[in-house]
Amino acid sequence: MSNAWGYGPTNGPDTWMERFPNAKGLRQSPINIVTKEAQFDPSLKPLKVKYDPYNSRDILNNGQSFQVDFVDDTDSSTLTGGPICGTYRLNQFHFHWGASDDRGSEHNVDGAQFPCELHLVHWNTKYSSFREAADKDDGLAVIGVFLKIGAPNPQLQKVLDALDLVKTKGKQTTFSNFDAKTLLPHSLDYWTYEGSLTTPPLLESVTWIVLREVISVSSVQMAKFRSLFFTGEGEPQISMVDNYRPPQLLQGRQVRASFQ
Ligand SMILES: NS(=O)(=O)N=C1NCCCN1
Ligand SMILES: [Zn+2]
Repeated sequence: MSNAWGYGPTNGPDTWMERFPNAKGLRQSPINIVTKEAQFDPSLKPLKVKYDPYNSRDILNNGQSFQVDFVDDTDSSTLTGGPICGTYRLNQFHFHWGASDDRGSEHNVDGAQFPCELHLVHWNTKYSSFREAADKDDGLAVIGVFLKIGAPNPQLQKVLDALDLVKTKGKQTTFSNFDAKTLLPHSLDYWTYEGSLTTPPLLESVTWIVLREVISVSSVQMAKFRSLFFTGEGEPQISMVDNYRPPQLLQGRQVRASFQ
């Protein structure tokens, strides 16, 4: 479908407001996190992440990124504590990245971009499913983790090794027994603010939890991300790169820090 949203010159982030009015909303994501303006909030609880590798199911090229999907019909992979109330279940994780190491993350920190950003997407179990939660003010919680060029990341490599089987849009393959917790940094210190999905329909339903500590990725590993295609098998190949939305206006929102 040629008029699908994407990241190209004719369907990219600057065009999304034409079909997705949320794009002009007052709690849009991502944002630039100005660290000196993020106030420490002593009432913020530590994040509690409990992921069961048994829940990982498959890996899919969805034409905008690739995602690892989790079985979320029980509370075996959950996020609690932090800025959220109640229990949120892990639904999937995915990434955003650039065509070169100077760009690719969605959130910025003091104006700086990282080459890649991991998003772990969770939904509030006060609702019956991800789909029902997705348009509620308190429906979703996404953990954002920045990837910084450095040593090869052996845990990430397990995910990258599967990409050869999902090169083109719509390709999917089994991806079992993966512990998503191994992608998290040692420290779970975070910034948090109320925002939105960063992809259409840009629903304003996300409590963002952006970790301060980065995880490493090597330049060779970044090349593996860039070996994917936005397009489907048999179509003219368009490399899957620069699949990030730029920072949006803060519109008076407060960014809080879990650390001093
Ligand atoms: N980049 S994001 O805000 O996580 N956007 C998402 N859109 C579809 C469902 C999962 N997440
Ligand atoms: Zn994302």
